[in-house]
Amino acid sequence: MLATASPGLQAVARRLTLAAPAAAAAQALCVVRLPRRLPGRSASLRAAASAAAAEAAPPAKEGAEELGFQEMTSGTRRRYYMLGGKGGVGKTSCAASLAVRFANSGHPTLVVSTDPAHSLSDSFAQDLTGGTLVQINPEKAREEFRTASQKNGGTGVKDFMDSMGLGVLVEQIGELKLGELLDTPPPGLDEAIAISKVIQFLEAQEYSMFSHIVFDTAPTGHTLRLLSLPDFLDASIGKILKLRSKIASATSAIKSVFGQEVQQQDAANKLEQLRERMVKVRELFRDTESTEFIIVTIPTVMAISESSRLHSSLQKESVPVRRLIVNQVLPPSTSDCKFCAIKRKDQTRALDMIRSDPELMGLNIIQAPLVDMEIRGVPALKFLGDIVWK
Ligand SMILES: Nc1ncnc2c1ncn2[C@@H]1O[C@H](COP(=O)(O)OP(=O)(O)OP(=O)(O)O)[C@@H](O)[C@H]1O
Repeated sequence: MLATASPGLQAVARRLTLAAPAAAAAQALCVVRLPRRLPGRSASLRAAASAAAAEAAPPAKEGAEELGFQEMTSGTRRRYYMLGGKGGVGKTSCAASLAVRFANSGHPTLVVSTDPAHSLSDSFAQDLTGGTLVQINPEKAREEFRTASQKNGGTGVKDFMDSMGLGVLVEQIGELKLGELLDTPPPGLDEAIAISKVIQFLEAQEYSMFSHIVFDTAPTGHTLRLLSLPDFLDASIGKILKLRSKIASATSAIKSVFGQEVQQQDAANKLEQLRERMVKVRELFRDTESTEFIIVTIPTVMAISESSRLHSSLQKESVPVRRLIVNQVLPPSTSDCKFCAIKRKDQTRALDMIRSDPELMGLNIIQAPLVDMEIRGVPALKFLGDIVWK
C-alpha cells in the first residue's frame, strides 16, 4: 500500500495498482508517505503526554552508548529504521510514532510495512493526508521470478535441460535445488522479493527526497527468514547462472545441429537483476551507517527471552541493533489495586532480567509507558512519539 501526494509518485502508484489486484490485499506491502508536518494533538492528549512523560521511568543506559532522537536525524545519508519483535508488543505503534516524529521534525519520511497482515492503516486511522493507497503484491513479484526462471522450459530449467539432452549436467551440479525453489518457495520468499521491489522503488529519483524510511517489520520468525534469505537466493541464482555458462557452448553446438532457437538471455538477465537486488537488500540490512534494527518488547519474561534470542540472531546476521524499546511499562502510582501491584512486580522482575541479560544489557533501553488510550491516529502517534523518541 502506498500513500502518495506528488504527481510523480502518483504515476508510480498507478503502475503498482495495475500490477496488484484488489483481492491480493492481504498479501500486500504498505508504504505510506508522510507530509512534513502532521496535525498536532488535542489539549487532552497534550496534558496526558506531559503526565505520562513525567511518570515514565528514566531510560536504563547501563553500559550503553548515549543515543537520542537528535542522533537519528543527524548526517546527510538516508536512514533506514526497522522495528521488529514478538507479535503484539507495539511494533506498528512504535514505527508509526517514529515516522510521525521524523515528519514533524521536518524530515521527509516513508513508513513501510513488510507484514502481510499489516495494521499501519489502522494505526494511522487512515489519516494519510493527500495520499492514495496502492497495493504491491508479492505474489505477483514471485510470479515474475517463476516466469523468468521457467521461460525456456515449460516446466522449468531442469526440464529444458533434459529436453536438450543436457540433464546429465544438472545431475553433475548435484546441489541445484531449482525445482524445489520454484515449486515450494521457502517461507519469506514473497516478502524478500517484495521488499527488494520496495528498495528498488525507493532508489528511484522520485523517492530520493525521502531522508528517513521506517519499516514496520514482520514478526520475528518472518524477519529472520527474510534476513537470511538473500544469502540463499544469491547462492541458488548464482548456481543457475553458473549452469547457464557451463552449457552455453553445448547449447550452441546443439543449435547448429538441430537449428533450435534458444532464448535464455532474457531469463538469465532477469534472474541476474533479481540476484543483484537481493544482494543490495542484504547489504542495506547490514549497513551500520544507514540502517538500524530496533527491537520492541514488553516487560514479560517470555517477551524478553524472545528479544534476547532475536538480538542474538540479528548479530549473527550482522544486522546493526542499538536500541531496545520496552513498551507498555506501567507508570508509577501510589495507589495500586491488587491486580496492578502484582503486574508491577512482574514487570520489575522482567526489567531486572533485561539488565542482567548478556544479549540485551549493552543496548540503549527506552521505556515506553502503558497509556490509557488506544494508539490510533496521528495525534495519538505524536503523543507516543514525543515520549519514546527523545
Ligand atoms: N504503550 C502503549 N500503551 C497502550 N496501548 C498500546 C501501547 N503500545 C501499543 N498499544 C496497543 O497495543 C495494540 C498492539 O499494538 P501494535 O499493533 O502496534 O503491535 P504490533 O507489535 O505491531 O502487533 P502485530 O505483531 O500484530 O503486528 C494496539 O491496539 C495498540 O494501540
